Amino acid sequence: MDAITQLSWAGGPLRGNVALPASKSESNRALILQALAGSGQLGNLSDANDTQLMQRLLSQAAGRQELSAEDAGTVMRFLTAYLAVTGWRGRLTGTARMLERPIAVLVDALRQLGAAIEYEGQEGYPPLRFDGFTSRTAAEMPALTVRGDISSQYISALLMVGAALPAGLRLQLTGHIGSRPYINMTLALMHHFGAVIQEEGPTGIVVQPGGYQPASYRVEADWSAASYWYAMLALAPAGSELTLPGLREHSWQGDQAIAGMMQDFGVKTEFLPEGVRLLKTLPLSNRDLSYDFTDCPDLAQTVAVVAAALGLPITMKGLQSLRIKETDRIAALQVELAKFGAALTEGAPGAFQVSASGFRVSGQTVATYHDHRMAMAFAPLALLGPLQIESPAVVRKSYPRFWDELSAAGFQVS
Ligand SMILES: O=C(O)C1=C[C@@H](OP(=O)(O)O)[C@@H](O)[C@H](O)C1
Ligand SMILES: C=C(OP(=O)(O)O)C(=O)O
Repeated sequence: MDAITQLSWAGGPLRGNVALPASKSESNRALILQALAGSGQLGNLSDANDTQLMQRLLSQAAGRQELSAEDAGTVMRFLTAYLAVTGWRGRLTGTARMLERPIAVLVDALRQLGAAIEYEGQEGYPPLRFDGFTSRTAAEMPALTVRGDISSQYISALLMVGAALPAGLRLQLTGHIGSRPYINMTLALMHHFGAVIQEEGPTGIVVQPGGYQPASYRVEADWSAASYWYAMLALAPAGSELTLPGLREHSWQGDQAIAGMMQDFGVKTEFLPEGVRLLKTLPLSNRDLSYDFTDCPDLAQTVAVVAAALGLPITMKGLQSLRIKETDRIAALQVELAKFGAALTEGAPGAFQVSASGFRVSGQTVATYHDHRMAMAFAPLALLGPLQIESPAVVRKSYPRFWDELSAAGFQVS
């Protein structure tokens, strides 16, 4: 695909059936657990590059001394723990951006468990050099205190390998825990693969030793990917309606929170046996809308763009982790929203306001900063006017067929 995609909408209601990718978060956990269990039957694995990459690296690791996690946070963090406890020797690196995403909390914890890991470049950041594993506490359960306020991926990574350690693992989480639903998803999948876990209050987790049993699991469709279709319905004309197969009412994905948030923006969710139906209704008005993204950071860009486009002033909290994702997502949103006449500004510390006066879509070009979610969060604006998206291929990280699905839904994509 070209370096720029032109997007437009001919008018009329948006209707149809949309194919979503499978959840990359569930897929990448299931792949690690399957590798630790020795076998298993996984259905509906994601076609996202993050998942295809995880699958490839797990199968290649034994014979290689150099692996790249590219730009995939879950691959970098989950594989670091997996490679460490399986005694791998070699180098794990990633894209230029991955070398700016911190990993010290995880490396410190793995070192305490007996992993020999060194930083090759900047202290606290990939690339990492692995040199085997010598369990320090074979008889007594190791107990680690781990910060929960930087990335939940460190905690998920430790929990998953915890059950494979000779004496299990006890974690005490500190700080204001972010992305908690992702930790719960990890625990749910570990349980599904036979792990025995006890939660001790909101911050203590004990993983018993004993490893995993082979299990089959069918991955749910991806709620984060669904968020872009919610955004489209919020901006689409009256009479619009979409069906998204493969989403479950009882989901392990915290990004299901999009259903509640988008109700405020005029999108009603109906759960069907085969997925969800989204119906266009009227957005709320005259209300101080405030949303906390601590538990669902990947929804922040979607919601910021829709609120700005609808001219609904909102407050956004819990955005701290956005600074260390595929790009600094707060800075990226500020620059790109400004192109449309909207602003994202920090009022009180940690509370950002979205405001828009005279929001207009008129052929602007959106830069995407190597971030799939910048491309997908701004694409729904095509319902309001023509626009262009730079480096559209970024979507391959989580939703490779995104542009094809837009095209099938009636957008002009060229
Ligand atoms: O565990 C996971 O699958 C993820 C956890 C979240 O990251 P943080 O825990 O770093 O917020 C999320 O942003 C990411 O897309 C996927
Ligand atoms: C933050 C994301 O992914 P990761 O941290 O796994 O790279 C994302 O998909 O939005």
